[in-house]
Amino acid sequence: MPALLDVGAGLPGPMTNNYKNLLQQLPSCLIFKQKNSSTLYLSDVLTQHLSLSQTTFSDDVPCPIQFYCGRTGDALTGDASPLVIAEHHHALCQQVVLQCGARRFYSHLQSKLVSDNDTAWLVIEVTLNQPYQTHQTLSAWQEKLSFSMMLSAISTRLINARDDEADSLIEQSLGTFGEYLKAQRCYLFCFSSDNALMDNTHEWVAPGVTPFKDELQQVPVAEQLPYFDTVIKQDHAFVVGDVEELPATAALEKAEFQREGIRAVLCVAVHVNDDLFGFIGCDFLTGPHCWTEHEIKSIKLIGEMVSETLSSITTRQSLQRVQQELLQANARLKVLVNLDGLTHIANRRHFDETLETQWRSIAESGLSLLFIDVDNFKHYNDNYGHQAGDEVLQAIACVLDDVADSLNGLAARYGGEEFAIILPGQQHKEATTAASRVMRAVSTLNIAFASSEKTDRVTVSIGLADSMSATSPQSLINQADAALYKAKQSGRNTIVSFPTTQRASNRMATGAYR
Ligand SMILES: Nc1nc2c(ncn2[C@@H]2O[C@H](COP(=O)(O)OP(=O)(O)OP(=O)(O)O)[C@@H](O)[C@H]2O)c(=O)[nH]1
Repeated sequence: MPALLDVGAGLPGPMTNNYKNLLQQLPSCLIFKQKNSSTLYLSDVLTQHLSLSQTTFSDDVPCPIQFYCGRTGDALTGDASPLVIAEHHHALCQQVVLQCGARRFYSHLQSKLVSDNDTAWLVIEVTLNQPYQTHQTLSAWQEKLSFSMMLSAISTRLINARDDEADSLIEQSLGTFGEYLKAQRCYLFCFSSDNALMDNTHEWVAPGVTPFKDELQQVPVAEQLPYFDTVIKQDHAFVVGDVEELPATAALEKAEFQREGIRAVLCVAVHVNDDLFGFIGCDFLTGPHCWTEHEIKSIKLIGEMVSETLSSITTRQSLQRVQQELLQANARLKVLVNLDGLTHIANRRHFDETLETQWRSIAESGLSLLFIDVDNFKHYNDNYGHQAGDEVLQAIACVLDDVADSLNGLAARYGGEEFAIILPGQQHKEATTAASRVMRAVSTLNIAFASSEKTDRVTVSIGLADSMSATSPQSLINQADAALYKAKQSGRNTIVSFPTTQRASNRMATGAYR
């Protein structure tokens, strides 16, 4: 209820007559009366709207206003009269047809009881909507109702459309609309991003009518339908009641419409996110058709609904795309965070995490660790330069990675010229075999090292430990490192396992071997 009715209710007890005058002068369409009185007053605004010459009505001068049910057309008299309902229930809220003389209006009535201390006033506010055509029949009214229901059904369908069902829902909506209009074809076209081509994306045809969707793809619209192209892009609506009467400038359109058997056509532009998306249209094949304002408005409404659906799908899809890209970027970052920048195998961080995890999950079934260190690498750098040293580290990392991969293990750069391989599920014997493979693979690299202590090739030393002798990841590392130290001491280019005797001490000691 508009606030104006509350204005009177809040006044501090003016004289009844003043109160009546106030209601009469309020800038609203009001019918009001004192409760239980038969005298009826109209506000000045309503009196003017209804072209009446007086504002007060009583048994002697009856009010010329009559009310009818908007749905059935029945006169609302006796107990069904809105005035009686308002008098008895005080809160009327009703849609009616209001008749005054020869004029009829769809109207909304809403009532309220207000009081000026002495007197209770029943005030009905009348909202006069569009004029009710006297020639309008009940079936026309019902038709309007069924159209509104159809629109709301289509809108509900489209609003709730999931991406994967949007296409079929748009086609169903075109069908519902086509059947309502008794048209033979209803469709949606979309323009390419440069608006040069058009595709028939959705189509509904009445039974027995030839569909053209498959054929009407990638149509160069400006070339093939120049008149249509100009009109739809400039006026956003193309309305042809009879194709036979198209102007000479539309000869290409006329030929095309005749080819498709179209006699009358209506198309309106569809915009998505303010950009011209395409157009929605429908055809009559059976004969000319005089398009009504109502039909043009209706198809525009359907176009807007379709456009809302498409726009929310586009937004959703671009959000999903961004999300996907973010996930991929995150995944790439995650990989990068775990990789050593020079050798592109796992870095120390990833090594530590993996060893912890593997230790927890499969220490019982065996876990071996190899520490691999390039021999006399300082010397190599000094002789061949740091860049060449880098390349050696990369080549060695590559072979370590291959060996680890083949054994479901992980090769990592532990630091500087030191590498490590975690071998899950590998007992001591298998780990020794793996270490030998590493030695062979490095020697196969055949990297010249003229001033090497032992050979003239780059070699590595390997220290090996396994979970049988270690009590924690750190003790496993210490043991592998200790074994590597021993290998270096033994003259390099060799494999040393953490000693059996100490391994036999069975996880009790945390083997500081150095
Ligand atoms: N080119 C290059 N050299 C590195 C890199 N990281 C560490 N080094 C070098 O590796 C060398 C390691 O030297 P040391 O720890 O003395 O060991 P080593 O000379 O290999 O001798 P042993 O390990 O006892 O056989 C140092 O000269 C470091 O500068 C790297 O990323 N690139």
